[in-house]
Amino acid sequence: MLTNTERVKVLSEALPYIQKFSSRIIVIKYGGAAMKNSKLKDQVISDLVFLSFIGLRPILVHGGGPEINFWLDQLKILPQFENGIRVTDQPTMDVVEMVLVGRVNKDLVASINKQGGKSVGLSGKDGLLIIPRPSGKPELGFVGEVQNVDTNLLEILINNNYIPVIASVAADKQGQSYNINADTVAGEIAAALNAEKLILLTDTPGILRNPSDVTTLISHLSIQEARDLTQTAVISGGMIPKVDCCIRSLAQGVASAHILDGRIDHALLLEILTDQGIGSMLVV
Ligand SMILES: Nc1ncnc2c1ncn2[C@@H]1O[C@H](COP(=O)(O)OP(=O)(O)O)[C@@H](O)[C@H]1O
Ligand SMILES: CC(=O)N[C@@H](CCC(=O)OP(=O)(O)O)C(=O)O
Repeated sequence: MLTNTERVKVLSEALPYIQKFSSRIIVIKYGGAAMKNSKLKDQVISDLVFLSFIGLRPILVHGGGPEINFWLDQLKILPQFENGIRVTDQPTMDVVEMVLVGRVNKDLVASINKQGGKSVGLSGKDGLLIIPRPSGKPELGFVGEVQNVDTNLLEILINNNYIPVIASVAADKQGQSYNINADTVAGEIAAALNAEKLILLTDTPGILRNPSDVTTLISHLSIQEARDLTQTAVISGGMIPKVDCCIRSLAQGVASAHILDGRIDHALLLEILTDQGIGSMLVV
């Protein structure tokens, strides 16, 4: 419990950021391990609703890899990955869509509504929000990349104080569904909307100089520094696609991209509304 003096300190630090980011679009990607615990999930959602109450315009893009794996296992379908990307044949695609668009999306929407926000759940199919193209790697099956984002529906929603919640599934002109990595979708939506921030919530503190030492967080870095760290293999594995999609969104006009630990209490508020932040912030 904070004392009144501490509360005043917190508020006076946050106030300039609340003013600076008023009406600005913040695209937040939530998924993976950071979404598994329901208490944590409630807290992320409560911060998201708070951000919209103080005048920012948040958009939530979600994953749900662990939940897809759970349901594939129930159906005796073996999950397969190549470099962190799910190999998606048609039966797997059906499960991905049922889990992400049905279960995970509506659960997040209900959670936002329960906490006093107004949310609308969408997939890439709704309002032709996302047109996918095949990944170019036939061995991955129905894995897509983002060909086009139509921001019209999103703009209508955020201009009317709805919080959009987006599942990373879309369909091509023939109606074939594609499974798209949720980080990629978040980055492309942030770019298309010229967002102030792209925020990727994950299960590490951010970009670490030594990935096995959580005290080596790099708080601020430029695109060039991020590229250098990838070249020297400091950034590897699942962090590579995250950093790539941060770089792509920055190159298209997003002001800053952040990678932070979604398991920390009030991670979003601490990153957006304090001088120090808690994760890694990438800028041009
Ligand atoms: N330099 C680095 N700093 C932090 N994490 C790194 C780094 N290089 C590789 N990683 C790995 O990237 C992982 C994050 O990617 P991933 O597991 O795909 O996240 P998510 O499931 O949230 O999408 C970390 O758990 C860590 O193992
Ligand atoms: C192509 C691909 O790999 N799609 C992901 C989509 C969900 C996702 O990105 O979920 P997380 O953020 O929870 O990992 C998948 O099927 O798992």
